Amino acid sequence: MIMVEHLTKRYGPHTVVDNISFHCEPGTVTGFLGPNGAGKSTTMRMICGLTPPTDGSATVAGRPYRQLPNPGREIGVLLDASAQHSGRTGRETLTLAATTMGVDRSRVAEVLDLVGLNAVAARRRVGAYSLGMRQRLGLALALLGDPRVLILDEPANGLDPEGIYWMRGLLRDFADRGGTVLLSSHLLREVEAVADRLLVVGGGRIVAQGGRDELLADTGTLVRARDSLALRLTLQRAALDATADTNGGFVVHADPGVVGQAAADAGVVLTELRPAAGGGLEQLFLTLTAGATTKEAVK
Ligand SMILES: Nc1ncnc2c1ncn2[C@@H]1O[C@H](COP(=O)(O)OP(=O)(O)OP(=O)(O)O)[C@@H](O)[C@H]1O
Repeated sequence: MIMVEHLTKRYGPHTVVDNISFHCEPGTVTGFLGPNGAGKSTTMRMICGLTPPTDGSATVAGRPYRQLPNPGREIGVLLDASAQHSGRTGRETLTLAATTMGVDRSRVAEVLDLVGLNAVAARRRVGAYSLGMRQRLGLALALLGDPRVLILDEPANGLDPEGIYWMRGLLRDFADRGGTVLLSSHLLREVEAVADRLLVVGGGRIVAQGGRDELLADTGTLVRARDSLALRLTLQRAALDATADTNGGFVVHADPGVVGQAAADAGVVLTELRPAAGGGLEQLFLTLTAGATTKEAVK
């Protein structure tokens, strides 16, 4: 279980994570999405005790990461696959970590097998690994202590399609056995395939969170008009909650019939009126995160 309450990070005058709260429950995979610079890595680093928060708190298994007696046994972390010592072999890297964590050495062979690094790969120095192999090793390290929680920042980076498919199965299986997964990724199709909950951030704030199916089903109505300003005023007058997209349109939290009626009553000519969910997660992502930077214009 991961609990994040009012987590905030400021660097000088810049608030890069702004009062974020969410929970990740056992048995679920939460996909953490947002454009570059939205604050995903900073949030994950704060959960893992690597960056001190300016405000708020994050706990894993009921405690802040730094207060966990043996963190690797509770939470597996993969934040940067390139962070490993390049002069050690894969097996040495894992054996050293097993010793530090007090994990039986037999677990090293188990996790190597689990992540698909064979005996030849395990004997090679990490410096000679491809990015995909580093990701597999990073995942092996995260799984080494048999934790109940995984926090993974872009774990699919560098994996080939077969590797991505394999990782999807591994994470799904981990969650189905009662584990908790928080994973950030730019690969929206992958997130859509594996995550049962979504957490979308933009500009350091949460712009949407909830069940994947519920979020994809309830994305409102996309509406455009020749006169975008007139449409904006119409939506405001009708007290319809709307978010601007990047092309002068709006996503409105109401049925198309309600939006169309409001426009007709005001004599506004529409050029597009449709449910916003048609484009799946990609459309939802673009709509929500574009809105994060422009929604002030609508309010
Ligand atoms: N140590 C730091 N000092 C100052 N600013 C920082 C620091 N670390 C991160 N930032 C800023 O915080 C913001 C959020 O960065 P973060 O890496 O958390 O975003 P992200 O959502 O993970 O992006 P990406 O998808 O590109 O990895 C960025 O504007 C970044 O420049």
